[in-house]
Amino acid sequence: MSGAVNSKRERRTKNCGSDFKGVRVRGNGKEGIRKYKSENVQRRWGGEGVRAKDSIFQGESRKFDVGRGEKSRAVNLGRRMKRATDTDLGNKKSLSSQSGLELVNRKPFHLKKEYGEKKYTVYDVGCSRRNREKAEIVVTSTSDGQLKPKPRNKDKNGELLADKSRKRVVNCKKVVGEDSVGINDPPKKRKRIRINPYDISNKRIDDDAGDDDSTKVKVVEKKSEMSKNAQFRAIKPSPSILSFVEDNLLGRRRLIELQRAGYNTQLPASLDNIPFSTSSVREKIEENVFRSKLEFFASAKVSTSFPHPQLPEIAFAGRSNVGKSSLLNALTRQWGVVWTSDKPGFTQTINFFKLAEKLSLVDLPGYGFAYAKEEVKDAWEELVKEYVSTRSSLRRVCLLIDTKWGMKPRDHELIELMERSRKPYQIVLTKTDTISPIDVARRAMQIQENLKPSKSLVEPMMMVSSKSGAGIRSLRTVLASIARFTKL
Ligand SMILES: Nc1nc2c(ncn2[C@@H]2O[C@H](COP(=O)(O)OP(=O)(O)OP(=O)(O)O)[C@@H](O)[C@H]2O)c(=O)[nH]1
Ligand SMILES: [Mg+2]
Repeated sequence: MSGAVNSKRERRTKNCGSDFKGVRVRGNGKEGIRKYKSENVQRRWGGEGVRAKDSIFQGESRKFDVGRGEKSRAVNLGRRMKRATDTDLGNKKSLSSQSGLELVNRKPFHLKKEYGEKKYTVYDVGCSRRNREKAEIVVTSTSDGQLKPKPRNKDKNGELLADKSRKRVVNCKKVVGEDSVGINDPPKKRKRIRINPYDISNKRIDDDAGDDDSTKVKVVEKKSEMSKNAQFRAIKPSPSILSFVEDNLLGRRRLIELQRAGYNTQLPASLDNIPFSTSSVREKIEENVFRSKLEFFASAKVSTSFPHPQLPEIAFAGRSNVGKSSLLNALTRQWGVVWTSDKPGFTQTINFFKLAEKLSLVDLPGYGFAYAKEEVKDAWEELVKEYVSTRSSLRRVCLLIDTKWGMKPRDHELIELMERSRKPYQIVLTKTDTISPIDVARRAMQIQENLKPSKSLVEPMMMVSSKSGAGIRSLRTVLASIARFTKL
């Protein structure tokens, strides 16, 4: 048995000869590997861990020569290194979990194309940062004769077809009419296609490429039913929605774009900073109400614990995790007053907050998917329905819809309830920063088309992002009017 292993090792050492000199740095061929394994790796796996004294990495630098750069050889090299030195260049995760070593400065393993030296620094993660052991593994390609010319195409008589410049020979199998590519023609340049992020035409990229009927294979089958995604992509937003999205910098934006527009991207909800001084009456009202301190004053799990209606109330309803609590923080610029979480179902009671005895903001529990038992979720939903339909001081319900996902059946249920109980509600699209501007416009268009105009629906539809601050000012201005003009 042991003989077999030895012969295997012998064979491995022999094979490694030209392209794997790492082992030979430590010892002489076969003995090197054996000594190496028994000294370090086996002891390490014996449970002692890597220590300065017996570590396999004692600050030394090892060189590994890779043959003509075939990828498979590079992968094999990584595997062998894992076996021999307990590192795995191919997989960072397994490297740290199995060997307790961390691979730093890992670069893509493109040995096929690049013939040069690549350095990998490997740290022992078992000890403190200062005492970390470090070893450098240098992977180099062979320096001599690695770029041998590839065997070129030959014709039936064995004569070379390629020209002397050693340019790539185009192997032309298809001969289509007169436009066929000649054997000696230079290779065709691939056409670069630019994708326009504002393109709303829902066209395939290759739709207009090559109108020549002889070469083009026509797609005969047409799907009768479009997928939901395709339907969404087919929506053409109206110019007014598009310009609203652009003016308010809604949608996912690059930082440079925001900086150019004069916003300080270092601040939270940067688009809610006012780069220019504003002085309209509306904005002054908004400043006064929403600059007041946001104070929590009541919480209700059952309808009997609702506080006495004193102030005009604005409630924030919607599916779990849609961003209701975050919107309260963003509107008042008081981060952390209302608790938020990325776990759906975080807010489990109706929470009442007041703003300077002028306005009450109500954070409702969400409906739909949440990390809670079905009966608990049903109880929240009943509570929300009861609050919405019976609360006398409720002046507006902001129905929050995640822009990415759109409206769901539960949202329609709540709308029906609000229609029945004649409670004014306004649609607010949230998390607009998560999708592209054109998709924000599409979603707004889709919802606008689906909603029937009614007395209870308050226009316009708002679009916000608590994260970027886009649209928050407009919403604040709209909601501030409730505080100003409502009397109980
Ligand atoms: N990208 C982005 N994330 C947001 C935005 N608003 C909220 N979030 C995130 O969405 C997650 C849920 O936010 P919450 O405000 O707790 O949502 P909620 O609707 O109150 O959720 P429940 O209390 O579970 O009903 C959090 O991780 C927030 O950070 C937004 O405008 N943009
Ligand atoms: Mg919440």
